[in-house]
Amino acid sequence: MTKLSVNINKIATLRNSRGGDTPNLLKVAADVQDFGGEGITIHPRPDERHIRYQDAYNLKSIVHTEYNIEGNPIPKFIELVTAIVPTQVTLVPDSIDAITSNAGWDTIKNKSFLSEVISEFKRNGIRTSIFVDPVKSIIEGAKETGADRIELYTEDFASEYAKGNDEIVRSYAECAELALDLGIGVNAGHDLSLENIKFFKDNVPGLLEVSIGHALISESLYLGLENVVNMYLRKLK
Ligand SMILES: CC(=O)[C@@H](O)[C@H](O)COP(=O)(O)O
Ligand SMILES: NCC(=O)COP(=O)(O)O
Repeated sequence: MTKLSVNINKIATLRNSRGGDTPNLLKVAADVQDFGGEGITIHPRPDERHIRYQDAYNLKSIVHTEYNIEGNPIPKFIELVTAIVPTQVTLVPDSIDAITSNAGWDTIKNKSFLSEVISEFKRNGIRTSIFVDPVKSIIEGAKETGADRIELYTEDFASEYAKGNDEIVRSYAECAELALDLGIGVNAGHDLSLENIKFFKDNVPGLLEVSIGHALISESLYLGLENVVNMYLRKLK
């Protein structure tokens, strides 16, 4: 059974574009869970261009499923996460100006930094996950840091699969098998979608959780558009 954690960054992007409170982030988080979503993921960035740090606090009382906070563990982020105590923290090595996450950790080079940060989160009772590329030495390095889980960075999978290269899933499957052998849980995320999620899930063993945002919110727009256009037309008759 793979849990679906819905990333609501894009809802905050839309809200911030007008400066008001539409769409309401807390209502969306509550509705996602009412509709069966098994987790809420947010990725507050230092510039707060979508999720604001205050949103992360406000969501604490709304999220009754799994609350996953992703981000680069700069001091401000560590302080936020340890104050909130979500179910899981996912460490992502984003540069400050990244448009979106574009790389996994080098768990070998950053072993002592990651080990230190991870033990701090674990001391606070927070499950830890590290965002990684599907490279075996990196998975072994993740084990050395003490992380509970890895999150496989699936951008490459998504773009290759869209071109018809199904073989791309093999490196993800092999890394998931290795993680299972090492006793680390496996999550995945980035550019997963209705097009590719079933193939990925069917081919990657032991997948515990996927976090999906960009495609899921875009698909919700497309799949809801006809209904809403018709609702407006009925009001204008
Ligand atoms: C780690 C990851 O892949 C996602 O959290 C992604 O980075 C979403 O962030 P944005 O919504 O800012 O693109
Ligand atoms: N961890 C991945 C995530 O939360 C969502 O990524 P995306 O679906 O917005 O690419």
